[in-house]
Amino acid sequence: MITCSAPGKIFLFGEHAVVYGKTAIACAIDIRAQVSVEEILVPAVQMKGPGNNVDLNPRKHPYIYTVVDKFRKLADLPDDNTSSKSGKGIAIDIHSEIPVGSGLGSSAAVTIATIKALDVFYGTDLPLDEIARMGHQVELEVQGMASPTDTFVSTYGGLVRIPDRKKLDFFDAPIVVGNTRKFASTRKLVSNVASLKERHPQVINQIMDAIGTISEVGVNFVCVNDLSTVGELMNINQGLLDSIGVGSYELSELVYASRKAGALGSKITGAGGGGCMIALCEHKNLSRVAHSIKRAGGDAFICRTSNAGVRVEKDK
Ligand SMILES: Nc1ncnc2c1ncn2[C@@H]1O[C@H](COP(=O)(O)OP(=O)(O)O)[C@@H](O)[C@H]1O
Ligand SMILES: C[C@@](O)(CCOP(=O)(O)O)CC(=O)O
Ligand SMILES: [Mg+2]
Repeated sequence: MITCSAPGKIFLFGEHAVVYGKTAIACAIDIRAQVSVEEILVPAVQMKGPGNNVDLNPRKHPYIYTVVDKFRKLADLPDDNTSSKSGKGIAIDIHSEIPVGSGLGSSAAVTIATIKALDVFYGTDLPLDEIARMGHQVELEVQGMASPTDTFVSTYGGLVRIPDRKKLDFFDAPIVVGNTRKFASTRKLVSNVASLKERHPQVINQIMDAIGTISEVGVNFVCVNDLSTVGELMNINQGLLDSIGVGSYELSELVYASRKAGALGSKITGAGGGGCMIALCEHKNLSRVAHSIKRAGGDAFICRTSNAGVRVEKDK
């Protein structure tokens, strides 16, 4: 069995605007998705999840099945359910710590971990930039629109600037994640923003430019660890995310509760509409901020930024 894992991520600045080529700064975090692949005798691709209840419905696993299709083509296999030349199949087992549909990049982490696991399984030996490129292609095909951010961060780990795909010096920041527990699909939110932009191009284009500028200015303060200025810019970014319709009542409650408890800055991470917000804190404030988020009705956990990208956990 081959097992690979890949990390989730947070956006310090720039989600949504990055879909239109503006600058964004994102960082991997220490929660991961783990994907195992093994050969089975039945000529099929089987999904196993926690509890091993086999689920064969491809529509429930669009990211995984899109990856499997790409490897079928790479390994020159027939266009049926077989996944090896000997006519055998594969079982894919996913265990993820990343809340789904929450802005922490669960889709990218699962996609990248699956690509790496199948890369080892088929012996294709893809370089990291090819893994990231394939992952982005998968998100594009499943979501319709997608920036390379999540898949790039999940591949390489650490702090990353998009669109130039530059890995920056590691940012070790104390962060509390607040989860509204409301599933929000990235595909839907990105498409809502695209419609708003079509209806009001002059207004929304300027907001996208301003979000990109926040990332460009913000990166200088991230690099010198000036957390209070980073926090101030996160708050401005949050206002602009609200203005493009990706906020929600629950997200705002968690954002304001965290600021009241002393967070240096707080904002939505990822697509919004539900899912998670992040609060940048001083170490001494971490648990106070986490409690305030819980009192405001959210789940909260303290997360560490992480330099670890995709990796093989087990290959035997
Ligand atoms: N553990 C998992 N097992 C199978 N699919 C998953 C898993 N985690 C995420 N996904 C896929 O990713 C989708 C959510 O991705 P998305 O809407 O981009 O939100 P996010 O990436 O912010 O969590 C799910 O609907 C599912 O297709
Ligand atoms: C909204 C967006 O900028 C980030 C989406 O992140 P997530 O899937 O919500 O974790 C879309 C993208 O960059 O592809
Ligand atoms: Mg996603």
